[in-house]
Amino acid sequence: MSLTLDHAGYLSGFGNEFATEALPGALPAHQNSPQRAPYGLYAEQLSGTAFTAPRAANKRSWLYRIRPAAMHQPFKQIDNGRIASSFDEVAAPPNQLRWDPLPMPQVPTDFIDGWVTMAGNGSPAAQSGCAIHLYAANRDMAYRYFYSADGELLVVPQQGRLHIATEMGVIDIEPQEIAVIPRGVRFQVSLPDGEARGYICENFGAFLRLPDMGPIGSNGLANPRDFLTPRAAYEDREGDFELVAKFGGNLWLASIGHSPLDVVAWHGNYAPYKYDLRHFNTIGSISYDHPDPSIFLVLQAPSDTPGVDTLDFVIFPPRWLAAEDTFRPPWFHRNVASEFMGLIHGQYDAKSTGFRPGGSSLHNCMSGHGPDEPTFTKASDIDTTAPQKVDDTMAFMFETRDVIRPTAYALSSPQIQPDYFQCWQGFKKLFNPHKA
Ligand SMILES: O=C(O)Cc1cc(O)ccc1O
Ligand SMILES: [Fe+2]
Repeated sequence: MSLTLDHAGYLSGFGNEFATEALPGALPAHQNSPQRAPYGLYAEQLSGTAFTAPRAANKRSWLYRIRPAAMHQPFKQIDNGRIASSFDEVAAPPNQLRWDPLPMPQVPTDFIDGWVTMAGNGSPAAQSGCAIHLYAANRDMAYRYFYSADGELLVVPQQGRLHIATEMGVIDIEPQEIAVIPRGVRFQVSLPDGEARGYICENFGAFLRLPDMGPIGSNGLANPRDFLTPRAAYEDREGDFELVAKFGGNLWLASIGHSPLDVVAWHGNYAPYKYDLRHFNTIGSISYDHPDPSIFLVLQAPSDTPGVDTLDFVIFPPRWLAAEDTFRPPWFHRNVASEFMGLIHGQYDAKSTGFRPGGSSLHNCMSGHGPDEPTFTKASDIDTTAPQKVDDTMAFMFETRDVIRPTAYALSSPQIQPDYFQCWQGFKKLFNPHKA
């Protein structure tokens, strides 16, 4: 693992009060809204929480921009494509579900055209729950800009880098890194590798935050300084552009005569950020038994019930396993929470075959799952005291309090694996009442 102190282009820290300017003196000193802002910029506040939210939860930034965000033509509703925001079209089955990766598009498709909603719960109106989308794209959003008023976007690339130019600066990510773009922040995605594929969790609820760590102590898991927020960067560009908004579950389009990425300076704590999952400080048992996967929690969106999140973002990174008399892969389980998993890289240690990078699986509330038969047999026979490196792997889970309801599209998708249940059919009856 390499650590760098110099994050060119980024500011380090989770949820800090940042201050950044692309031109010297563009940020007004000691005040937010002077009569005239420097350089003829317009001052504008972007609030992510209620004005009166307690200080620890309060999120807002002040943006100093070439034109106010209000300056665009009226929005008109456009086709939602494969984006869904209502999760009651079909009954959610309790079956274990798994999908192959989404194929790359055959026609020119930009980052927004390339979204397909697989599942979700809650709604933007309820300000709770999430939508789980996949994306597959092969074209830059050259003349289009986008924002979601419905939720913050947790972007998890699986293939291909993303160049995300946002109002508040530029984020470059590659597979095994993630980006979080807050509600309302406008952005444009281009594809340095020509095509890209991955997962998006659109969080309608409380903002993702770093979890409390209890007895783990003050260090570990995702360390705050590894979260990077872009420095201010702006484009001063006029032309015939489109601003696409996701608002109330629908897509809306407005003509705009300039780039909305025209913020020359900003300060505040409401801003996009990125994180390299390879920096996660993975913690596990050094005595016996496989702990609950809550030790793999990167970010959580808390609910109103203490200790119960509406959404958890969990990863299964490379790690060393050494334990006495222990079944080391994920155990068989049923869970009150619901689990949507994706694979970014390599192989997942609970599945010998069938869960491919770019693929997805869904194990809903109380649906039995766990290792497939070959994984169980291998792990039951192995010498568990010899340290084993689970290497070359990066899986993740969007885990939610409410049932994750697949969309009609997901259930009839050509990528669904109808025989997924078979991976739990081959277990031999090992029970012998005469031998403990
Ligand atoms: O279902 C899964 O593979 C994810 C998972 C992993 C683990 O180690 C324990 C519980 C759990 O849900
Ligand atoms: Fe699970």
